Amino acid sequence: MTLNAELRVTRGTFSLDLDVTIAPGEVVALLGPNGAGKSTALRTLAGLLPLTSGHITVGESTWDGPDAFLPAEKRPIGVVFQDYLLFAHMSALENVAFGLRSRGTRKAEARAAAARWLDRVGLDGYEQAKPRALSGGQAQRVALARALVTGPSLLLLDEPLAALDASTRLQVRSELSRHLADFGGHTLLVTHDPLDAMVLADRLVILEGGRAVQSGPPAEVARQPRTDYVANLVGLNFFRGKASGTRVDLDGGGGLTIAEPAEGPVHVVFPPNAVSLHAEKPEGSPRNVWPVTVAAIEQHAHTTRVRLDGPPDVLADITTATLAELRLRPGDELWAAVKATEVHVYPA
Ligand SMILES: Nc1ncnc2c1ncn2[C@@H]1O[C@H](COP(=O)(O)OP(=O)(O)OP(=O)(O)O)[C@@H](O)[C@H]1O
Repeated sequence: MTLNAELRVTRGTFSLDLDVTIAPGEVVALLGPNGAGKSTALRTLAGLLPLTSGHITVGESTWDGPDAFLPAEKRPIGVVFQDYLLFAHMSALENVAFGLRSRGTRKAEARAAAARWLDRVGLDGYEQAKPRALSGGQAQRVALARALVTGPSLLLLDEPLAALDASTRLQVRSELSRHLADFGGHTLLVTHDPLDAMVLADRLVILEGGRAVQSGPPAEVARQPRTDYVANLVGLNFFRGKASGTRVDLDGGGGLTIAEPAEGPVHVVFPPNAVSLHAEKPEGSPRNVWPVTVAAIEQHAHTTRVRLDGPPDVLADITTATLAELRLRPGDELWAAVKATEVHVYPA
């Protein structure tokens, strides 16, 4: 039973036009900048916002379409919201049992199922705790148990880890990944955290301005970004240009030599650690060498990332040793070098 959706919605001047297919057991991440339309898409699937046109079908059943609209409470869905939206006056057990109770399950049965789910998410012993007594990670697990206890066909996760601090997030992310692997239904994850998307999803759909600009398995999207937003997300240097043999003239100015000949419009990518920086122009190697000016220096955990103005503008990751040797400061003029064999080119 595949979920098939053509989500077309107009909200004021904004329009969403997005096709989504999710196979059973598949986790699709909808990733995009603020205002791209991620929440709008999620709300249509949840039944909180009717489509202007298009449809949502799951197997034989139509949730939204020209002649049908299944309201939110009738849809077999589970939702985890960013801030979890747990009922403050209810215990963890009552929160999880709530979905079953409101679908008519008898009290004892609902509570037994809720207790099993709390146990599954590692919250055995917390049945009577009220949400305010739970940590962020625990509240997230209650929200997940509440979403899954009804055995939904579609699980919607709306920035499910955004409220957690970094270390809790790491742990909850790997727990969530295990629960998603066990879940046989369809999952849509909405996020603007690339790491959540890469770790949790089987497939990414990148949304910009209400349109899908790229989709595919995480590794493929990371290897071949098609927009600046995606390249930025995955931390690659990304250019558009026109190839002629082993030369690419970049749209933004400057040019690069590539190892494999290509023709016509291309995307060009290389990782920041493929860029070396030199105080003097390096001579005699078959490399791309061009003058750059240091725009900014950012310290990351194990490397230093240098933003350089070109053309072409480029990101370079350098070691602490190189940083010390070059004594970099914004405004410094240097030479950037990249081997032709490190430059990855694919048709635009
Ligand atoms: N009730 C509304 N009426 C009219 N326009 C709206 C309404 N809600 C949202 N929009 C517009 O729809 C567009 C998409 O918003 P949406 O919240 O879906 O984006 P998003 O990708 O979820 O962003 P964020 O990451 O900031 O949550 C925005 O331009 C927003 O201004």
